[in-house]
Amino acid sequence: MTSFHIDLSGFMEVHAKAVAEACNSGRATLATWRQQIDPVDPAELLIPLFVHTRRAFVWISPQSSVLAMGTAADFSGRGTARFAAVRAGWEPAARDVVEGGTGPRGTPSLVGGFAFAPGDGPMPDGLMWVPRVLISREAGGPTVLALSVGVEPGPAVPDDVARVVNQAYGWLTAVGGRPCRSPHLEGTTVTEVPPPDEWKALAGRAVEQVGGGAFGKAVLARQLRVDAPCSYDIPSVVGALIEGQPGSTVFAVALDRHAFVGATPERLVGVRAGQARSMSLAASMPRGTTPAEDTRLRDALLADDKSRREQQMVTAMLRQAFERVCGDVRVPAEPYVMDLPNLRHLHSRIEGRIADPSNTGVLDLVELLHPTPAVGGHPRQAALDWIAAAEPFDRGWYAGPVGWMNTDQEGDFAVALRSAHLHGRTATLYAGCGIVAGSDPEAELEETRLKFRTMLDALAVPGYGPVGVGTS
Ligand SMILES: C=C(O[C@@H]1C=C(C(=O)O)C=C[C@H]1O)C(=O)O
Repeated sequence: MTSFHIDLSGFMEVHAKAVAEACNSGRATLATWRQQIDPVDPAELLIPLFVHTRRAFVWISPQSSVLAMGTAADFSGRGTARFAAVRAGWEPAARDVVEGGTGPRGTPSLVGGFAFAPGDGPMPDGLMWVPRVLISREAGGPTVLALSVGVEPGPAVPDDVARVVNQAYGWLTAVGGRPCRSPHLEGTTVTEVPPPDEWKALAGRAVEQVGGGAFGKAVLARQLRVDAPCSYDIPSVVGALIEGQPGSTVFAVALDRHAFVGATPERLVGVRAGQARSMSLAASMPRGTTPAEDTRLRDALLADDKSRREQQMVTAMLRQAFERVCGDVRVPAEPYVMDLPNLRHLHSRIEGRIADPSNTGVLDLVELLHPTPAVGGHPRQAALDWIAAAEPFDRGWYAGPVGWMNTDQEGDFAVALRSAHLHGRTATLYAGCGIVAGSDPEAELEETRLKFRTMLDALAVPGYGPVGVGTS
């Protein structure tokens, strides 16, 4: 248990100021109280987080961790305008936040994400929110507790502050252990959507489209529907991702009875102090079973012409997009290999200095970059049109942007890969592959199997492949 004391009367003063502001302006206003607390292991926050709330957010990346409970204000958007709508709500709200406390400013305030494309799935097209209780830490910085209450113009709700403070105590005093891994559940079934032969035929058609000049690259995804005999325990699944995927960004978004979870290696964009950072990630290769084989496969990936072309398309698009809003854009001449526990990719870091930081926030970059050719294709619209017609399902939040922001419009977003939508006893997993000239459908299918392992391991589904399909 961490020891801390929340200054209730200090927070009540901040709240009273927000009530006055809301009455004067006639607008809903947020009151936020920030203070530093002792460091706490994010994995130990998971069990009480999901017990205490139906709205939860988890983000654990190499650069920052953000765990959050409840909502004080929602900012949502629909359709293709989903990014603009969230920005139009959050920008004025962020300017008006009445802040107090001893914690540093500029720490994460807003969390959430966006669907890959507008759709009619159970998750909204775009939803970011200011949590009631938020615990964050950026690399090398302090652990900060932020408490927020939304104030509507009109009569104040005086016990709201006390309730948020109680929620924070309830959460932090229940910290005491990491979740156990779920055991494998007998009777779990795995269904492939579409069936492998149909998916390979689609991949073959994508190769033909590339040959005919319709597009240079399209990312074709498929689904695994995993049905278990009892409901999934979200803390166990998230805990297993943290343990099994070091170096990736583990995320979870829980909205009522739906949760979207994953461990992605791909950063979409981060913005801090006028610097924007992104990553071109593409092309895949397995890990070897011996050190010699592992080195051979690593060298083979770096030397593979098709892989280099595939990644180069992503790098070129990111560079162009960065050059529209940034000066001093830097991209290394050669890609690197990113090693993950179950597979590896080519990647290049892309960095730039934002030319006009007062008018370009992280959400502008998210909108500009999404979807990159790592998850969509190139040229973008031709590839997206083909994907929408070919894939027999809605991608939901898979391959969409998930992340956090602060009141200065800075933040960090990942591309939500290696992910699953959890609803009761069903987990719907997604994985895709970039199809370019020379892609072999059989090899691409195998690649999706490697990508599915991230979530299947966390869900304790062993041996997926010819043996695991059907029943496992
Ligand atoms: C689309 C996915 O991954 C993306 C596609 C890759 C590829 O085509 O090789 C590699 C990494 C990611 O950029 C996924 O994991 O579902």
